[in-house]
Order: sequence, then structure tokens, then C-alpha cells
Amino acid sequence: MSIHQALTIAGSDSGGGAGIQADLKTFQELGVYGMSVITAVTAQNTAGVQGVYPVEMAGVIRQLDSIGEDLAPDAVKTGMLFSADIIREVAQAVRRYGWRQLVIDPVMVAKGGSVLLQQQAVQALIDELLPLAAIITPNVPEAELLTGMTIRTLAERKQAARQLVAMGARCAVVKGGHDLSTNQAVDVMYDGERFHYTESPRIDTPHTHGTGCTYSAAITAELARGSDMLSAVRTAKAFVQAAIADGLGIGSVHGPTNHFAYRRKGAVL
Ligand SMILES: Nc1ncnc2c1ncn2[C@@H]1O[C@H](COP(=O)(O)OP(=O)(O)OP(=O)(O)O)[C@@H](O)[C@H]1O
Ligand SMILES: Cc1ncc(COP(=O)(O)O)c(N)n1
Repeated sequence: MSIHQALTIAGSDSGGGAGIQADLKTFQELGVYGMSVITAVTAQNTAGVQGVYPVEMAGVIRQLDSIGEDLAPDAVKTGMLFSADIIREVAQAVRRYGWRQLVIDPVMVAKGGSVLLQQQAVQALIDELLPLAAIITPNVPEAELLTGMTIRTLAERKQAARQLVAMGARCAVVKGGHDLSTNQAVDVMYDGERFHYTESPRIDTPHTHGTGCTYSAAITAELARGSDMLSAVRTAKAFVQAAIADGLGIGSVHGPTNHFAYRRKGAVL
């Protein structure tokens, strides 16, 4: 039996809703074998982040090499990378091992406001990692920091997506999860030639912990399975929509999404 394989390079979320845990659950649900490189351990639950404990550099480098020397992921995603040093090592590994299908979710702050990427690391993300991206998937605040633009309108989101491609990503999606001005969650994708929109009704719920991780992990899984970029983005949108719509009711504050929901709805892989 041959199986498609995907790697996530991200932080651990003890509460299980975001980070490595969300990524591996999403890979599994989409029929892809999952591997992980853990950059930081977070103590986290639905109420917020109680602690951030970066993995020492030697440990990050060793995990990257252990994967690269033996395994061959069909697609790789990055989430919480925490520091400029980690970003540099990840970029080196991506080049060294020829990981061409790289999905970057430029995680910067948790929904509760905790810092998941040091401020001085943003430039390293722009200089070292972004040019290696098959796709980058910022939300609006992340796209603003990466491009230096102020983004309020759909036209500005389109311009930001175009700018991210000019900065070296092969494709960019600027997500609309944070745009409360419409009742649709509209994501804007630019593939270097044209724009595509993926939209779904906005669900009024506080339980959106880990939506960005889940979405980018679903893109990664679909790329690993051999999908083209637009199909991967469309499937990821359907996956995250189902996961938000059918919340689990876990925890006391911002609960996780439901990774089972997409397949339970009868999606055929
Ligand atoms: N309330 C919602 N209803 C429907 N779709 C949503 C909602 N919130 C987010 N989405 C969708 O979920 C996906 C992830 O977007 P979001 O903007 O939440 O990412 P994010 O802010 O990076 O997430 P995270 O905070 O987990 O890092 C996008 O496709 C977005 O359109
Ligand atoms: C380890 C880790 N990675 C990413 C997020 C972002 O997710 P959210 O913004 O939904 O809290 C997180 N909270 N924790």
C-alpha cells in the first residue's frame, strides 16, 4: 500500500485544538500519513495560552534532519515557528531536502493575544521562508505585517495577495475570517495569474480555536494527495467550514473545531 505523507513544523497545543494536534488530526481525516517537527511546547486550553516553552535549537534541527534523512513528505506545512533562528533552520532544511510543496501559515499571535512569533522574526520569515512557499495563508493582521499595507477592503486584500506573490510566494490566500463586515467568510487567492474567491457563510460562534491551522493543514494534505492548488484550497475551505459548523462544545471559552465533521458529512476521499 502506498500512502501520501505530510509533515507539519509547528508548536504543540496541549488543548488539542490548534498547532501540531490540529494538523495531525486534519492529515489523518484526509487520509494522509502525518509527521511532525515540534518547535515549541505551549501550555494552552480553550481559555488561552498559559505558557510557551521553545524547543532548544539542537532539538529542532535534529527533528528536521531525522525526517529529511529517512522520510519523504509529499507536502510540508509550517505553523508556529517562534524565532528567527528556527525560521532559518527550517528554510535550510526545506532547501536541503527539496521540500517543494511548502505551505506557510504565518502564525503570529494566538486568538487570545499571546505571542507565537517573536516580533524580530517577521523579517526572517519574509526573507528566508516566504520565497520557498508554494502557498502562504495569512489572515488580515498577518498580511498587514508581512506587506506593510493597511488592509480594510476586499480590493486591499487582493492587492496584499498580489504583493505576497511579488515577494516570492508562488501563491497567496488572504483569509477573511477576521472580516466581520459581511456575513460571508471570503478568502482571496492569487496564483500569480488570476484571483479566485472561496467563500462560505460566516458562522456566529466563539468556537474557532485553531481554524487557521486546520485550514492550512487541509491544503497541505490535499497537495500531498496530488491535488492542484485551487482544488486543495477549495477542499480546505469545505473542511474548515464543516469543522466550525459542527463544533464539539469542548472546554469553557473558545472551543476547538470538529475535525471529524467533514468525513462524517459523507465526504468521499
Ligand atoms: N466564523 C467563521 N465562519 C466561517 N468561516 C470562518 C469563520 N472564521 C474563520 N473562517 C474561515 O476559516 C479559515 C481560517 O481563517 P481565519 O481567518 O480564522 O484564520 P486564522 O485567523 O489564521 O486562524 P487562527 O486564529 O486559528 O490562526 C478561513 O477559510 C476563514 O474564512
Ligand atoms: C501552537 C499553536 N499554533 C497556532 C495557534 C493559533 O491558533 P488560534 O489563533 O486559533 O489560537 C495556537 N493557538 N497555538
